[in-house]
Amino acid sequence: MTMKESFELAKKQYEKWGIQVDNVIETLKSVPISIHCWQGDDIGGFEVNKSELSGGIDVTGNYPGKARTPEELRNDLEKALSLIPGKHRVNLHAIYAETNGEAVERDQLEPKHFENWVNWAKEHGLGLDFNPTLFSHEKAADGLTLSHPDPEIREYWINHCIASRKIGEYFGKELGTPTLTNIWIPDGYKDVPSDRLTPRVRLKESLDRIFAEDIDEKYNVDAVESKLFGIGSESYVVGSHEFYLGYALKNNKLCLLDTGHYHPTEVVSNKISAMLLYSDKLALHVSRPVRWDSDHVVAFDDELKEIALEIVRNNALDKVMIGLDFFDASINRVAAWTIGTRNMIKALLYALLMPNDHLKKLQDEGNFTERLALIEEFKSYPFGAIWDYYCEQMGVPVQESWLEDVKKYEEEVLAKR
Ligand SMILES: C[C@H](O)[C@H](O)[C@@H](O)C(=O)CO
Ligand SMILES: [Mn+2]
Repeated sequence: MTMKESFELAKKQYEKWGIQVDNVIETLKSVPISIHCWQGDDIGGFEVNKSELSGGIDVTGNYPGKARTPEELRNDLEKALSLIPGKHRVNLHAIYAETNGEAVERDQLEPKHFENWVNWAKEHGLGLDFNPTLFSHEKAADGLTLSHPDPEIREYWINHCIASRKIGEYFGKELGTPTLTNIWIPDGYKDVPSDRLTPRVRLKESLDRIFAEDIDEKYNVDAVESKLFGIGSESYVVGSHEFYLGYALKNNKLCLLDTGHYHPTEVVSNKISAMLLYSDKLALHVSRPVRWDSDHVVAFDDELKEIALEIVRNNALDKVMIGLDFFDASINRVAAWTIGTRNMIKALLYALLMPNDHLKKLQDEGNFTERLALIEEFKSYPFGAIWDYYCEQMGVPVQESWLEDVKKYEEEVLAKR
């Protein structure tokens, strides 16, 4: 049977339930995923005076071929993008600035340091997102930045965040699609603090200063990312979920939920509907925590499907900005991007192919037997035939055949680094 025939058969099965597969495919095409550049070089960046990775995060593994220059990183991203269906975005950190060999302090970064990225994004029809980098720096050596007791250190990071928002604005203007500029800070304490409030007061004041700078939301949208713990901040994190939830609601900012930043049995899928009742938009860092915030490559697992289902069922495909955040150096990095991003898109397709209206009705009628039966039966509906057809239509390799491209790229490019 040809792929088209399998698709047509599968389509009939979904159409029995009123699911318009052609419309689903059109919808899927329109959803951009923000692909994080930092999977390609283990969050190294290209600063002239590069510091060791810090901030309580860690990348493990030493698979050969990591990108050493912006050109290599862009080439690797291009390779991954050629294996991923759809038009997407690339998410940068401030440490990916290109300063022509000149050491530029982070509070002095300017749009011109990202010109190459913008030209590249234009060439490939990509949107860009951005993040100030408040780690891997001597001024963050004690794990404190925007909540630091020393006002000079706070000032430095405040200015870095303001500079970053201006870079985001520049991206948005140049590329005709608003940039999401997300602030994540590592601040916290290893041991039980004697004062939880004061660092939070300082963080709030720093954020107020950062956002006082008027930047057009047409071009730059701000997000704040909370965390539960990190290496060295096991007992207390200043920017906790409650801290940023309150801050974002009061100040009209987006909350960014990283799926690795909650208690092990606490799930982001259960937060989406609640949070969307009170704010128009949300942002995600989809990751895969294995026992801790380990940032494993996103797998097509139950929680990923549930996140996608929540986005679809809440009619929120344009309200939830989906970004990825994982970094695995134990496998081919281009493959890591490809696997994780394809899985995110697959999960959205899976969610769009569920009889969501009917399931909702069953719940309201109290028909929980049928609700469970259908959810379970749909797990073995011929979803794969639709996914394969989608990949083919979008001009990217079908099933695992993309691995051949990655192997060839590894042989011809990565292994020679
Ligand atoms: C590099 C990222 O900004 C970082 O992973 C952050 O988003 C995070 O999730 C820290 O745990
Ligand atoms: Mn994150």
